Amino acid sequence: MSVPKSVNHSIILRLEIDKEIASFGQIATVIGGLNGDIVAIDVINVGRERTIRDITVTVSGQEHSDLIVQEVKKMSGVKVIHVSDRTFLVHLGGKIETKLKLPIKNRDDLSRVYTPGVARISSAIHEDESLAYSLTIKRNTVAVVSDGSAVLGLGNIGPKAAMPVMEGKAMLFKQLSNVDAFPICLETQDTDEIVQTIKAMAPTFGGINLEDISSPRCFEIEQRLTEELDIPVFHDDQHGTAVVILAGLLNALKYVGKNLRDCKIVVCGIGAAGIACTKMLLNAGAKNVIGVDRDGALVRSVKYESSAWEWYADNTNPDQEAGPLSDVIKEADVFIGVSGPGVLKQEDVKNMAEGSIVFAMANPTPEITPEEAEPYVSVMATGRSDYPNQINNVLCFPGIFRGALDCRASRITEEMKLAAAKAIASSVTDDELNPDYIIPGVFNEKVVERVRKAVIEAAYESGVARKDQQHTRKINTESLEMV
Ligand SMILES: NC(=O)c1ccc[n+]([C@@H]2O[C@H](COP(=O)([O-])OP(=O)(O)OC[C@H]3O[C@@H](n4cnc5c(N)ncnc54)[C@H](O)[C@@H]3O)[C@@H](O)[C@H]2O)c1
Ligand SMILES: O=C(O)C[C@H](O)C(=O)O
Ligand SMILES: [Mg+2]
Repeated sequence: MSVPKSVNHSIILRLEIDKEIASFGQIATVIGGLNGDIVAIDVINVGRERTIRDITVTVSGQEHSDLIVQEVKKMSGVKVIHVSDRTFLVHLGGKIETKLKLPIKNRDDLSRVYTPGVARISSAIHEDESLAYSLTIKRNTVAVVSDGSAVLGLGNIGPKAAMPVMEGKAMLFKQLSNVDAFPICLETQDTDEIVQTIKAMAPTFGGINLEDISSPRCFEIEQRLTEELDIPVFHDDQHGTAVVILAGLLNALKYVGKNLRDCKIVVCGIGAAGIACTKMLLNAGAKNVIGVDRDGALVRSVKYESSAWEWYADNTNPDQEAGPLSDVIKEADVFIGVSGPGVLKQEDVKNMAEGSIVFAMANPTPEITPEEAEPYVSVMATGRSDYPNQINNVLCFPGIFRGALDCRASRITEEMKLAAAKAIASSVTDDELNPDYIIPGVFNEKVVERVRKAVIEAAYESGVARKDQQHTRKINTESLEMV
């Protein structure tokens, strides 16, 4: 398995070079000697005695970056004007903005989009509320809501710090499936307040995507909102993740020639993602799933405070294997990590069964790096964009909401999720399937369309689609036109 150099950390060094004393060649030698990868050079200013250049360097992390800057600073005739991080640069001012669908050029336009014309539209919706779907942004708009309590694997970092992730999700919604999405981060972690707030803002939206809300609160929040709202509510970290894990696992098992029902599967991190993914694996036919959290494997003999863990202990681990991860991982066929960084050791991977599959999905730092696991596993996947086999809920949420919005589903059912998983898995053909390609890439054009179609079909079968089927077919082709 080939592992690309990390692309998420690259810096731009703005350097003033005294031409008499130093040359670009010398600088390149210093950076190259420290394993920095120069990927771009821009000349900013050329003077008689000095030049100013921007040198973009891919580095392996902060320490590597610091070392390169420190060594370049030591060079005589070279002044480091500033160092910028390209990832910070793309976040300046946020990543999304609103855009008008039509210009307001004159008073005539103004009187149509605003007072007095708009009043007739409001009155029409007042008389028939279903018109909100045709005369407002509702039909194509999803709220991406977080309380900042379980942001990636960074933990409870609060609503402001959660915003960049939610903005990123909104970008992906728009680019991949033409869904308009608003990032909304709430200054509360109280279950009742979150439910009330989302209910109060629901009239604006066609769907609610809950994101990075920690367990066990996420279960009650989602359940209450699903019962009380007539639009789909979907906790991405639970169901989006479960759908993509199942898709990837079906293909990985096909590659290693094993059957889901015969596999010993260890799930590490029994939170939002871990519980949902276990439920989906059991529904798909898995028999031997063992859940592990900080205190080791979940077993029936222990009384757990959380009802979700009580359910978990009652419905998994048929052989009641107990102890830490390093014990229960022995002879496991599959490891699914949705916990935190560095939890799985190389020794653990060595102790897995022949033809082992490791999905280390904690973000941004996985349970084990592909570099460490690669020599001992048959299939390795992470949640990140910079390694092969990205098992990330981004393969699910754009298509599943596109489908749900297009048929105006009132909720997202188990059948719709299973249909989405199969659609994602089937986007990799038998000819394409190999250990570096068990799951389609995020930019694979087939994925959103396949998921959307499968989800719509399943929505009609489960009786939750509210739009006339003929009409949905017509709208479907229109909704993706801008993608
Ligand atoms: N790749 C993806 O698409 C994807 C999707 C969802 C979540 N995730 C990742 O999965 C992780 C969990 O997300 P979540 O939303 O379920 O969070 P969560 O807070 O609901 O659950 C995390 C669980 O992991 C457990 N845990 C943490 N550190 C552990 C350790 N060292 N050993 C054992 N258990 C440990 C916690 O006790 C908790 O039960 C995060 O890193 C997140 O980035 C990835
Ligand atoms: O945001 C991601 O990359 C995936 C997932 O939603 C996570 O919380 O890690
Ligand atoms: Mg998330």
